[in-house]
Parts: sequence; structure tokens; C-alpha cells
Amino acid sequence: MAPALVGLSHSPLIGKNDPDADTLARIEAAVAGARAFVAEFDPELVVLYAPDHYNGFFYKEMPPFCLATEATAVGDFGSQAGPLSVDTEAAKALAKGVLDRGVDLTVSARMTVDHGFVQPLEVLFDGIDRVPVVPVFVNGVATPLCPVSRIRALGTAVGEAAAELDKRVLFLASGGLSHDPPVPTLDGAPPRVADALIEGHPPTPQQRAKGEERVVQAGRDYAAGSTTMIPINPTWDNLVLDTFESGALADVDDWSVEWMGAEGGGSSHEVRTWVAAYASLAATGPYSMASRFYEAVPEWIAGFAVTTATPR
Ligand SMILES: O=C(O)CCc1cccc(O)c1O
Ligand SMILES: [Fe+2]
Repeated sequence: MAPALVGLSHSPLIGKNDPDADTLARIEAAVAGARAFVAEFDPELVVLYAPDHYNGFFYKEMPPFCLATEATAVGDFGSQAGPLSVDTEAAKALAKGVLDRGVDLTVSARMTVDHGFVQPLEVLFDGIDRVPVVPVFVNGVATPLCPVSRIRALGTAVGEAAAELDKRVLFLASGGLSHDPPVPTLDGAPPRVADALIEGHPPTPQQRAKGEERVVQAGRDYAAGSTTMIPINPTWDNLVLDTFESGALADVDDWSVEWMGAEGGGSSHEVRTWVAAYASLAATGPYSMASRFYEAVPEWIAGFAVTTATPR
């Protein structure tokens, strides 16, 4: 088994509320680097860790994480809709391997996913059906959240199980770093919102359009210096990236939900996907970060990072 890793922030506002041309060019160069890295590695399997934004997972039952043996994308924010090319056999093997290692994994035989899963597949592979993938949902918004140590344990178990496959496996993380987009919260929600977050009634096209316009407007406000959202925190984001680069992954066990939220905003917990991916790579042996890019992009409501890593 040969592993590699890409960590990639996502934002549904890419192409909808872009930063200035120079910033955009720097980001595009970093993303092109990740695409070249992936093309060169030519993965036979992608283990994709991504969050959900109340399109697939709801409070009726909210697992801390969940592995899919089949998955369909909803097509939010203009992202691709339809089935992902899930490698069901590999997914089942990984699920068994994770459970055998004592991590209480939830499995979905029909996962609904959103831009969190779709965007990295579009950006790196030009579509959601181009490469065999095992989607792994990591809850990054719906409190209460499990300790980060459990996400590290998940990633480690997935990495150990993946090492038993005779494949080139790319561990791919989607999301983060610090950002505070207007994602609804169950605590204090009015009854109609609470009902939507619990039951997950699919929104009408009008409701979806209205919600998406709200997020685009929030990006404009964030870039204009709105103080109603927790600002992007480059210092914290670089501390997070330093941790991944150093390989001292056990440090994340001390990252409390409260500390992360205060430093990085309500969606900073999306970096749990990165914790899982780096733990997976680390479980296969010592690694080096091969490239590291970071830019605070308020227009996208994103502390935007791109990293690649390979075995040492
Ligand atoms: O779909 C939503 O409600 C949130 C959308 C969203 C906005 C900015 C950055 C993100 O990472 C993100 O996911
Ligand atoms: Fe997100």
C-alpha cells in the first residue's frame, strides 16, 4: 500500500464572491500544485474526509462520524449532483477494519453529501465519479462534538485498515480552517428551524436559493469587516498547520471544542477532517508535508489552506 495526503479548504463562495486577482492567482497556483500532486500519485482509492452542512446529517440521529458504502450528492451551491463513484468493496473492508480496531463507526449504505464532499472531487479530479472513493463524514458543526482525540483514533484506525489494502490510497481532507459562516445551530433555534435541523426535510428550490443567497451576502459582509462573525484567525490557522507539519498529532487531543470555536469560529471544527486524514497517513508510517499554502480569504469565509504530504 502506498499513501499520500491532500488537505484542501472548501468554500461554496468560490467563483461567487472572489478576492482580488492577485490573491486569486496565488490560490489557483497552490490548487494547481495539488492537482499535479494528485495526478502524479494517481490514486487507486481516495478516502475522503468531509463535513456536512445540514444536507445529509440531522439531529434525529447525528453520528460523530460515518463511513459510506454508497453516496449521493445534493448539488448545493451549484456543485455537482448525483452518485459518487464509491468503491463499495473497499468501503466495507475499511468499515470492518475500523470496527475491529475498537472505533465505534457508523456506516451509511446511502449517504447524502453536499459541497463539502463534492468540491474537492471537482477541484482535484474534475468530477464526483472519476475516481474510486470512500466518503467519511466527520461532524464539524452539530454540537455536542466528540473529543478531537476520537477523530484522531478514527483516522488512525482507517489508516491502519487502508494499509492492508493493496492500493495507492489518497487521504483527502475537506474544510477548515478558521471560519464562521452563518450555519444554523439547534441551541436557541426557533421551532421551525429546530424542526428542519432535526428532521432534515429537503428544502424547496426557493428555500435553498434563499439560504445560499444568505451565505453569499455573509461573504460580502465578512470581507467588508462585519463583526457579527468571528474573524478568520491566521495565527491559529498556522498553529494548526504547524501541528500537522511537525507530525506531533497527539497534540490535537488537547484541542477542546470551546478553544477551537473561540479561536477559529463555529466552523473551525471542520479541521477535524484534517486531523483524521493526517492521523491516517501517520498510521502508515512517518510522513513529511511536501507543500503548504495558506491565505485568509474573508470573501470566501475561509482560512484557506492547501497542503500535500507523502511518506518520508
Ligand atoms: O452550506 C452552508 O451552510 C455553509 C457554507 C460555507 C460557507 C463558507 C465556508 C464553508 O466552509 C462553508 O461550508
Ligand atoms: Fe464547510
